[in-house]
Amino acid sequence: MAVYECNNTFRDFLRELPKCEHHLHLEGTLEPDLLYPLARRNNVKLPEQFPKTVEELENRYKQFKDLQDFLDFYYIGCEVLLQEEDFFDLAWAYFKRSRSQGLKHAEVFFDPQSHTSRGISIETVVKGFQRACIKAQQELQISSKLIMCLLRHLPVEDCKATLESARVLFETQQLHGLGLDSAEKPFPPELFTECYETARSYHPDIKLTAHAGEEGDASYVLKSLDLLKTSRIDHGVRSAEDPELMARLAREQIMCTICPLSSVKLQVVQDVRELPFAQFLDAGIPFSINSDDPAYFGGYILDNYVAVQTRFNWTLNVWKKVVQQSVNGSWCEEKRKKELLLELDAVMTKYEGILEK
Ligand SMILES: Nc1ncnc2[nH]cnc12
Ligand SMILES: [Zn+2]
Repeated sequence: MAVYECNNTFRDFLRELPKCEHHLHLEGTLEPDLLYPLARRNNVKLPEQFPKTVEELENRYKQFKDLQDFLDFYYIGCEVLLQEEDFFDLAWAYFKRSRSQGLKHAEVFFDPQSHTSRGISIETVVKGFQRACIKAQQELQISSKLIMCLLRHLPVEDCKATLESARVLFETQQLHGLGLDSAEKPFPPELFTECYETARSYHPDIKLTAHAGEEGDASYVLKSLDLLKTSRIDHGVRSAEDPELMARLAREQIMCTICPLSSVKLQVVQDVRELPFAQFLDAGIPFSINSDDPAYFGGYILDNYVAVQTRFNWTLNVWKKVVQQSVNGSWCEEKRKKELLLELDAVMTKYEGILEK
C-alpha cells in the first residue's frame, strides 16, 4: 500500500478546512477493536475462518481483491450489531474520530437490510444512529443527515418491503435520502426504478443518490440519472470514460462523491493519482472527497484529503473551490451552508499568510 503523507503545515490547513462528508457507510466505520468487543457483548459467534485477533483482521484489511472481497468482510462485521446501543456506539465513535479530522457536516449511509435480515427492527437501527447524530450536534457541533441504502444484491421485492417499512421515517424526514449500494455488477440501476419512484412519492424533498461507476462502467451512472433520477452519484469515477456523460454531469451540476483510499483498496485504481480529479475540475463537475468505509480502507476524511494532496499538490485556491463545492452540494439547510462557508473564509485567511497560494 502506498504511503500518502504531506507536510505538517499543509496537513494542519487540510485538517482545519470545514469538511463535509457525503459518502460514509456507518457500518463501514466498525473498527476491528470495536468488532470483537461487540461480538463478545452480544454472544455472536464469528465464522470459523474469520481472523481471531484485531491484528490479524487489520492485516487482512490491508488489501482487498475487489468490491466483493471487501463486502464479504463488511457483512460479517454487521452481524455483531444487535442492540440500539451498538448502533449508537458505532456512530458516536465515527463522529468523535472524524471531529478530530475537521468534519463539520456528515450525510451518512446505513444498510437496514443487513440488520433486518437478522431479526432486528429498522426502528432499533435508526434510533441508535439518531441518538448519536443528536449528540454529535450538541457536543461536537457536527450536523448530519441519515441516508438509507438499499442492498442491490438482494431481491427487488425485499428492497420494496424495506422501503415500505421505512415509509413513516421518510414522511417525517427522519430519513433524508435514499441510496443504493453493495455489489454494483450484475445489479444495474434499472432493477430499482420502481423503488426510487416509490421513495419520491414519500416526500417531495427526499434526496436521491446511488453508487455507480465504481466497478460498473459509465452506463451505470447514466442509468442512475435517467431512471432513478438521482441528483448525486456515489463514486462516479468511471464517468471519465464517457465525454458526453462528463458534459452532462457538468451541465446538471451532479455531485460525485469520490472516495480516494477506498478506490485504491478495492483496486478500482492502483494509486490515488489515477483518479480523474483533474478531468472533473477541468470539466466543472462538482465532487466531494470522502472516506466510504474508513475502518476497512485505512483512513478517515482528513486521511483522504491528505492522500489527494500528496498526489495532486493542489494550491490553496483549488482546495477552497473543492470545499466550497462540497458545502454547496450538501443536503443541509442554507443557514448551515453559510456558517460553513464563513468558517472556510477564516481558514483561508489564516493559511494564505502561512502557505503560498
Ligand atoms: N464502496 C462500497 N460500494 C458498494 N457498496 C458498499 N457498501 C459499503 N461500502 C460500499
Ligand atoms: Zn460506498
